[in-house]
Formats: sequence, structure tokens, C-alpha cells
Amino acid sequence: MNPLARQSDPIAAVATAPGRGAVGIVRASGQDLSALVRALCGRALEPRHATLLTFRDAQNGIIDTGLALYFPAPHSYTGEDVLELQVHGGPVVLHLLLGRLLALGRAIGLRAAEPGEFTQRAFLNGKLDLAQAEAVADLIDATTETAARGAGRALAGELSNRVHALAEALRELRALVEATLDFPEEDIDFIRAAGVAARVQALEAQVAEVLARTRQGALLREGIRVVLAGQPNVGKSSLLNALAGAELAIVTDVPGTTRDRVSQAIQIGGVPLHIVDTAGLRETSDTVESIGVARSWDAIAEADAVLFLHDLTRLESPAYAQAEAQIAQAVAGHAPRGATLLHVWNKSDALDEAEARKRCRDFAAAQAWDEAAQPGLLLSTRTQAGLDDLRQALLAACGWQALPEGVFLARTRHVQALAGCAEHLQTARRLLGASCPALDLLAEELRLAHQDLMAITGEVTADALLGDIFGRFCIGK
Ligand SMILES: Nc1nc2c(c(=O)[nH]1)N(C=O)[C@@H](CNc1ccc(C(=O)N[C@@H](CCC(=O)O)C(=O)O)cc1)CN2
Ligand SMILES: Nc1nc2c(ncn2[C@@H]2O[C@H](COP(=O)(O)OP(=O)(O)OP(=O)(O)O)[C@@H](O)[C@H]2O)c(=O)[nH]1
Repeated sequence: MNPLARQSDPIAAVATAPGRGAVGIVRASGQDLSALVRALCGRALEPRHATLLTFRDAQNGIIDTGLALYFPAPHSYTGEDVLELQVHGGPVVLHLLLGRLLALGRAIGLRAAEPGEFTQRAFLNGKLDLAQAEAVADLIDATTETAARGAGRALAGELSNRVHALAEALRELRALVEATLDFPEEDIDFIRAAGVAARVQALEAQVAEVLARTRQGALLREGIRVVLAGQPNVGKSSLLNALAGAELAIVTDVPGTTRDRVSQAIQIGGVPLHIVDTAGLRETSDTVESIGVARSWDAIAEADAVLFLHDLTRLESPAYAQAEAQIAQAVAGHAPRGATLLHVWNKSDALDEAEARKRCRDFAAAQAWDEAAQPGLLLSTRTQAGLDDLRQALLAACGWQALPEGVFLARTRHVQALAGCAEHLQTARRLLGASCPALDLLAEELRLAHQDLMAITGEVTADALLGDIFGRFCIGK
């Protein structure tokens, strides 16, 4: 059910995580909770003050003694009246208290909240814009410190303020251009005198900067899906274990040891990565292994980055080289467009460095890989030589650069909107370059650019999108 349909009902939920905790919170939000407060607490509460009370069930039995806080509208998280009950954090206590609250609230139509409904109300009542509301969920879901700090910045309004300032500048520009549409005689001179072209160009540069920070933020939020691929026995499982710092996957000298995907969430420099170890890629008559190999291809098809591992000690074997050529072709065919491919030359401990470099360079050249010109990533999962370089190269290849001003956590939705805005501004600039610019087309491009920006903060947003965004929150948030 779309929560938007029932947005004026009073709602209640447990706000704290399921399970045991020192303290647990039940909260309610609604347009007028004063009667509910009196019914539960036996009296009115002083606004925004913690009051110690004993909460009782319908038979007057004690549920718990805890704190009640009343935030009368509009000075609350949701902008409505909010009542918060802070009690001992046992699941049964919280369940009983929520049940009691819902029973007492039946008279005013109090119901259990849907996921994200408190924050949705904060958005609808103008306490948060859409990007900030999304940041609330992202802050809760953040898996690394860098991601949490990025979400905190977005929640504090850093992304919203930048986007808002850009939208304001566009609004002014649109007003200018649209005014000239009514006075066609003066139009071009007017546009030139107002420096519209320069302003469009300046906006373009600013949008590009916010877009770069937002792209980083999206990487930070979504994490990077890295697939380890290569022939059997090249050291994929050893690399997974080295990256994870734990013996997760079985390592043996038997080719075909890994038969199914093994995934592990790790972080490098605060960026979350999902590393997937796959079954070695080869033709096999073993049924289980061949299913494993098929799953390897599925994993590659969903990868953001593929680490293609090679075994330096086997490069000179013709059978090995032939299999590599086939795999390279198939990896290129399966990996999504835009995915990063890095060649990793493992078991460097078995050779001296100059020899290892020469072998991988010659091999890449013989295979006609672009890699031929590059230094190549030498690795020994045994000694861990090259592991740090690999980590850094992987992040860099995926487009990560720790920006000095700090990244705001962002979503693909924001990246797409900003990229759309950038495109419309570019078209607008091209139109302005013509000797006799088509002002109606210019006005339309600026309108579309403006609309993209407003979608980020939620000034123009479809209900379906709102339902989708808030539906992914946890209950009670
Ligand atoms: N106990 C508790 N802790 C919490 C929350 C909560 O709801 N309850 N929060 C949420 O889930 C977050 C804090 N967010 C909040 C945001 C605004 C207001 C609020 O009362 N705003 C008023 C008054 C502002 C002021 O006095 O400066 C307002 O915006 O008008 C409260 C909490 C995190 N910690
Ligand atoms: N000398 C040396 N041997 C290594 C290195 N990395 C892995 N090995 C050995 O290579 C063999 C295969 O390693 P695995 O990590 O199981 O290789 P895999 O690619 O996962 O193999 P499959 O599961 O068959 O696909 C094991 O005997 C490892 O000890 C390395 O850096 N140097």
C-alpha cells in the first residue's frame, strides 16, 4: 500500500533496532497527539522535557518505567506532534508498550507506521528535502566510516545546498530567457548583454564539479563489485583470502578447488567492495565444476571490475597461453560495458622481478592486450608483495579519488539527474553559439536542466519515486 495515501493518519512504531538493547524507543507522530499523551501519561507533558513515568497496560499492570518526551508540532523530527517513549530495550517490553499505545490511540485512528513513514513526513512537512531524507537511510545503512561521514554531510545539507544554489541560478537565467520570448525584436541583443552564454558556461563548470563529487558518493554508497577471474590454480582464492585478511576460501594445489562463488565484503580506504571468488574458468566434464564455471560467467556479467589473474610460472606453457586467449575473449564478451578489467600477474615470488616483468610484458604483447604498454600488476599472494599496489590500482581504475573537500554520499538517481542537467546545459551553450540562437529551444533546455536539479531535492518528484525511496527504509525511521 502506498503510504502517501494515508499520510495524515497518526502513526506509531518501535524506533530502535529489533533485539535487546539498553534502551528502546517507541514513538508516535500525528497532527494532534495531546489526547493520546493524556491517555497514556495521565497528564499533559511539558514540551521537549524528559518525564519519568510508569507505563501501564489496560488492566493497570506495569509494563515498564521510562521516559516520555513530547515534541509538539511543528518543532519535531516529523514536523507533527511527536511522542517518544524511552523504556528498557527488551523486545517484549517494546511490543507491549507499542500495543498499549495503539490501543489507546484507536480513538484518533492511530496505526502502525510503514517503513520510512516518519522520515517521509519530515520530507512532506519541509523538515528535510528528498536528498537529505535519502541520506538518513544511507547513514543507517553505511558500512564504512567514510560512507557514514559522507551520508552525514548529505544529511546536514551539503549536497542539497549545492544543488539548491545551482537551481536558483538556473531559475534566474530561465526568467531572463523566457522574458525575451515575449519581445522577439530585442531578444538576441538582450541575451548577449545579459551575458547568458557566460552564465551557462559557469553553471556547467559548477554542475561538473558537483557531479564528480556525487559520482564518488555513489561509489561509496553502492560499493564496488569485484570479480576474481582466471584459469584454475592461478591463485584467485589466495587473493580473496589476502584481501579479506582471513582464510575464507579453500586453497589447494588441485586445479578446480573452488566450485562455487565465494563472496566477501571488504573495504579499501573506506570504500566498500564486494569481492567474488569464482570457479577457475575451464572446459570441464565434471558436472559440479561446470555449474560453478557457469556461475563464474554470471558473476562476471554483474561485475564493476574484473581482476583477471595470470600465473607467472605457467606463461610459457602453450596450452596455458591458448586457454588465456579464449578466456580473455569471453571475459570481454561477458563483462558489462564500462566495467574495469585489470590484469594481475600472480606468483611473482617464483621469479626475479625483471624476469617477471619481461614475461608478463611479452605475454600481453603476444595476446595483443592493451596491457602490453603498461607496467602490469605483479603480485604474490604468498608474500603479499604488490598487494597494496593492487588495492590502490583497483580503486583508481574504478574511478575513486578521495576528494579533498569530502564526498557526499549519493545515489545513482542523483548522478543521473546531474548528468542530465549537464547535458542540457551543454546543449544550451551550443544553441547560444549559433549566430541566430533559437531562443525557444534554449528556454526549453534550461527548463529541463532546472527540472533535473529539482528532482534531486524533491521539488518535483513523482509519487511512485517517493514510495520507492521511503519503502526501502526500516520501520520506525
Ligand atoms: N531520541 C531520539 N533521538 C534521535 C532522533 C529522534 O527522533 N529521537 N532522531 C530522528 O529520528 C535523530 C535526530 N533528529 C531530529 C531532528 C529534529 C528534531 C526536532 O525536534 N526538530 C525541531 C526542533 C529543532 C530545534 O530545537 O533546534 C524542529 O525542526 O523544529 C529532533 C530530532 C537522531 N536522534
Ligand atoms: N608460489 C606461489 N604460489 C601461489 C601463490 N598464490 C597461490 N599459490 C598457489 O597456487 C595454488 C592455487 O591457489 P588457489 O588460490 O587455490 O588458486 P585458484 O585460482 O583459486 O584455483 P581454483 O580454485 O582451482 O580455481 C595453491 O597451491 C597456492 O598455494 C603465489 O603468490 N605464489
